[in-house]
Amino acid sequence: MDAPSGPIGITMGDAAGIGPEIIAKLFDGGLPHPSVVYGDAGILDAAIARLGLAGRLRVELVGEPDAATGAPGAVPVLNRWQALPPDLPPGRPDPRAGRAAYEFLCHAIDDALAGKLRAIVTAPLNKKTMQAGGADYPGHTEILAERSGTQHYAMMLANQELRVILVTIHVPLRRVSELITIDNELETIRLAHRACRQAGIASPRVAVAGLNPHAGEDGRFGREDLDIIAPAVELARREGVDATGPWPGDTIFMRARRGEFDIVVAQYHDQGLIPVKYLGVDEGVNVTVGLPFVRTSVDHGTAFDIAGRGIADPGSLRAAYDLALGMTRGPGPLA
Ligand SMILES: NC(=O)c1ccc[n+]([C@@H]2O[C@H](COP(=O)([O-])OP(=O)(O)OC[C@H]3O[C@@H](n4cnc5c(N)ncnc54)[C@H](O)[C@@H]3O)[C@@H](O)[C@H]2O)c1
Ligand SMILES: N[C@H](C(=O)O)[C@H](O)COP(=O)(O)O
Repeated sequence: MDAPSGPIGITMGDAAGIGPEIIAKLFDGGLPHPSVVYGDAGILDAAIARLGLAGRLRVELVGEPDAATGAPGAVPVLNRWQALPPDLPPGRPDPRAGRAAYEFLCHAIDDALAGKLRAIVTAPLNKKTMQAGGADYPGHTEILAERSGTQHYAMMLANQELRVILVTIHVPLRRVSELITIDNELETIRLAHRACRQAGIASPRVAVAGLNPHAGEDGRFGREDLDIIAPAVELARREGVDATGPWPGDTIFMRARRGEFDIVVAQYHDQGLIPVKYLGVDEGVNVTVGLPFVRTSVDHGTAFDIAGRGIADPGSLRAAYDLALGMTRGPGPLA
């Protein structure tokens, strides 16, 4: 498959969060590829002014992604949703911003599916304000999967030291056990293998974390590790995937960080994301594996506590942007 063409689509996320600020800083840092913001022009303009970047950056409204040419200083903005009040206060939850974040994402997905975008890079949305705005989804990942008709997908977080993929994502902890099935395990192991191959690793070493303390200690602390995870690992091995586990969850990330494994399959959100975020949210990237296009994201949230203060670190957004470019450089993102 040919590498996808078009600009990189960057979604603004929640306009009251740090999204507008880190996007302005991203453009100010200079981008190596034409890029277009799916977001609100007035909000972005206000963020640029607050940062004192108005002399260097100018917002330009575009009707289609291919109008983004990559001209220096230009920040192309595409918005098919209603304009937000330009004086929307940063840091204050607002359902209008939550709804807009959902709409920006949907428009970017539609354009990516139509082959108009090289990849999507998302700034953070706030799940509570998005839901208050009437879009009842747990997060980007589920919207991306549903709107693109993707059945098998997973959330992967990666930084320079660790790559982690989740079997269960945005669900209450009490539901995790019932979602740990052989099918879900096996599919996530396959996606882990595929993501590593896509990252250029010829023979990925996939470590699977256990669910229970010490991977169940031979069934003494729970049976999921023995009855579900181990058989799924065995099935994956029969398919030729170098999968091992279940390994005790408290030490497997340390081992992967030392280089023993290329990716860790984590059983639930915080098991997998704490080790990555503990290393710092400045370089972590969230990737949705399994979509028909590349989507990367920051690994942090809307940070309402610092929105509008000019101190938000754009590092994760830049890392997400660079990874999206890298993932779409070769012969198609989905091999
Ligand atoms: N990619 C996404 O869309 C995404 C990712 C994570 C969380 N969220 C959502 O964001 C909302 C807020 O989440 P939270 O409060 O748990 O986490 P958060 O990441 O927004 O904030 C946690 C802490 O990290 C700081 N922080 C975050 N990003 C920063 C940056 N770029 N520079 C400097 N400091 C930064 C914040 O100020 C805060 O102290 C929730 O609705 C959550 O679901 C969205
Ligand atoms: N679980 C992600 C994290 O904590 O970084 C975050 O909620 C973003 O998820 P989406 O990409 O699905 O919005």
